[in-house]
Amino acid sequence: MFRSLYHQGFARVAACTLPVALAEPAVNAQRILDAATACTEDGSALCVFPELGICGYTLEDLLQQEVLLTQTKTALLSLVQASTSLHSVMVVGAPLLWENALYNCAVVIHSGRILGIVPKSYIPNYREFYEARHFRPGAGIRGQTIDINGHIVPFGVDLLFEADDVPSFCLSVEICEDMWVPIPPSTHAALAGATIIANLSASDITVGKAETRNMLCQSLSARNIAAYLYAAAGEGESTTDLAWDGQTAIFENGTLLASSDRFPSGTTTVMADVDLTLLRQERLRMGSFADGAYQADTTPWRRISFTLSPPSANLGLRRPLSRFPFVPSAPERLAQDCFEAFTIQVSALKQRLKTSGVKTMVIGISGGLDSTHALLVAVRAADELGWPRSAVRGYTMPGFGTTDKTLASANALMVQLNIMHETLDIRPAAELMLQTIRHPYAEGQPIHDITFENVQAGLRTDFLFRLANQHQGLVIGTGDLSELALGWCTYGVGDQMAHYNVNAGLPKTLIQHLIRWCIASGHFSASVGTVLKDVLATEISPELIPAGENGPQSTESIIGPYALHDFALFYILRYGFSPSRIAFLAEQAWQDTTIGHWPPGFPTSEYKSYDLPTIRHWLEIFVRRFFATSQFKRSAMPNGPKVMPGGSLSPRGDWRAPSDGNARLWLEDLKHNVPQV
Ligand SMILES: Nc1ncnc2c1ncn2[C@@H]1O[C@H](COP(=O)(O)OP(=O)(O)OC[C@H]2O[C@@H]([n+]3cccc(C(=O)O)c3)[C@H](O)[C@@H]2O)[C@@H](O)[C@H]1O
Ligand SMILES: Nc1ncnc2c1ncn2[C@@H]1O[C@H](COP(=O)(O)OP(=O)(O)OP(=O)(O)O)[C@@H](O)[C@H]1O
Ligand SMILES: NC(=O)CC[C@H](N)C(=O)O
Repeated sequence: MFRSLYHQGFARVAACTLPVALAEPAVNAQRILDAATACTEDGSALCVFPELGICGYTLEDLLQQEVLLTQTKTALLSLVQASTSLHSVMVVGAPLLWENALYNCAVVIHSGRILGIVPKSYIPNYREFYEARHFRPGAGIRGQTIDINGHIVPFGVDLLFEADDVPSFCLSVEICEDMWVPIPPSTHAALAGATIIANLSASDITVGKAETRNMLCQSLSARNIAAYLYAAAGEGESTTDLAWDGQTAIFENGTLLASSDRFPSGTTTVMADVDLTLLRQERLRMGSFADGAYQADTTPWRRISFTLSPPSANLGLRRPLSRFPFVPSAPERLAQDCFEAFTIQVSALKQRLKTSGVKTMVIGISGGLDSTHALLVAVRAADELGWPRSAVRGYTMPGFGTTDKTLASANALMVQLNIMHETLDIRPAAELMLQTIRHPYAEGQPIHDITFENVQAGLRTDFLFRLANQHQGLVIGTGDLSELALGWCTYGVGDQMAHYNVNAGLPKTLIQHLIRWCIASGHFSASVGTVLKDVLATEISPELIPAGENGPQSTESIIGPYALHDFALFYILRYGFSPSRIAFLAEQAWQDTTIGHWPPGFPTSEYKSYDLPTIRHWLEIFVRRFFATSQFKRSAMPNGPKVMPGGSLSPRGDWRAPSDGNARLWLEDLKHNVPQV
């Protein structure tokens, strides 16, 4: 069950376009059945077909021919009968008579039963469209039924189709023009609970129109916090005066999950696993979504319940899934994100520098990633404010674990950036403190415990704050979002504290890309770029204890890979996913180095895969640290800007949680819901 996408709160859905045989309902019904069967075999719970797909959209006055309407119903019923063996819901377009008029309808079929029929609300009758000649608008039809050869079926625009065995699977349907109006029916349906919206379309293609359709689908999926499936008619529709491109796409909450080539020949299906848990979480977070529901149309909805019985096998996961949720892998997107992140940091710092009346910035430079990046931000802020570079005061403070390599990088960086720089050896002060508190290290014992580490981190901070007093400056913090998530910093008198922390909103996995972007940005000289490349090549280490036989203290060998921690952080912070679900996603994303994309510039030597036991192990550590032991460090964190949409950990900027919480529920979830092997 763990590896079943349905068990994990996803639903596989499909949008199909296929060649239509004009005015041949039996042929079309068979083609639709074949496509739906293939989708079912692929594990799909829903297949959406084009508008009027059972007979063709471009029939004009043939739509009013008795024989066509009769044969349409017959074909529809044969499809219903044949659907008995399919677990997938089919949504099929058909012209149907109700009372005294014809309606352009979507027929929702499941396992031998028509669940309901939704008429098109808005009938286009402008430019190339003449639908009002044949159809009446369905808008306002609620609470009605329709007789389909003796079967009495719910009929109206007030229908929601809910699977009683797949949480949050709630389908609503609209038809083509319905999405082009200011307030589409799907908006009301989403406010009433629909999470999946199907659009059956027949939209002639003209130059540039495909982008407009994408924009409409994407924005509807974002506004409605829903999945939006679009299936348009293509091959076989009459080209008397128009052409057809068979566009199909699936969007979820503003993101494109899948789309097909346009102008296809033959049956074309796009399939994606929509994340129902994500949609539910996103709606509950954005309270304004629910507020919209209170103000919406109060007319009651009819909720048609059915049992989907989806497959429970391991069907993989078909949706874009990044190894690094904070780092896009498309080069242009990554460059844009880096530009924005850096600009946010610089502009936030400039504002604080302008209003606090200080004259300098004071920063501890270790030769590691975080302080290097914070220094680049500080230098850029100084440049933009017209301050001399000497207003940036960098101090490198070697301690017991500092290596020659990082010390050299720190000095080279400060020299090349032409800032005021100095080396302050903290060892005498650290030894004095260890001696004063009677730490065994002072008596010659090789005890490198937390006290030993924090004495150094604390003294560095102490020096920086006093230097800031002395030079009318602000201490620029360097600790990143991932360290805050893990509580991987020394509290109070330590690197947890600063006057202003420019890095607090930056996940560790993004920082290397930001530094690469800075090298390429033209803001800094080529010689600075050379040092930055050295910094990028250095393993992440706090360097608080002396290097052993195997080299300097390695952060990731102690607390785990930041790649996995940032993966967990993103999904916990942004969507509140359970640890077991995060383990499922992490396995999908990280099980094989050859699957999916790696961000540009990420060294191939660092390509890694993680199996489930490894993921589980580090996730347990993350969960324990995040929920139980580190919130008190975040509750008292200094000011600094939120940078990522994924979230910030400032108790004022975003995440609020008790400092005396515990991790029990999350650990239990991991224990019970993730297999041991
Ligand atoms: N809920 C709570 N509310 C208030 N106070 C609480 C608390 N829980 C513990 N405490 C207190 O806080 C203490 C623990 O916090 P703290 O003093 O910070 O110490 P601690 O978190 O134990 O140690 C800091 C860790 O961060 C690592 N570090 C430090 C500096 C830089 C880097 C880096 O690579 O970036 C890493 C370092 O290697 C060490 O493992 C406890 O001993 C206790 O006194
Ligand atoms: N040798 C040092 N000299 C000056 N400042 C230091 C030194 N070591 C640590 N610091 C300060 O303490 C902060 C935390 O140290 P830490 O080693 O975690 O960070 P880092 O080296 O900048 O980056 P990373 O966490 O990626 O190694 C640094 O960012 C820096 O401001
Ligand atoms: N069939 C329709 O409702 C088509 C109308 C819609 N405005 C389009 O051009 O796609």
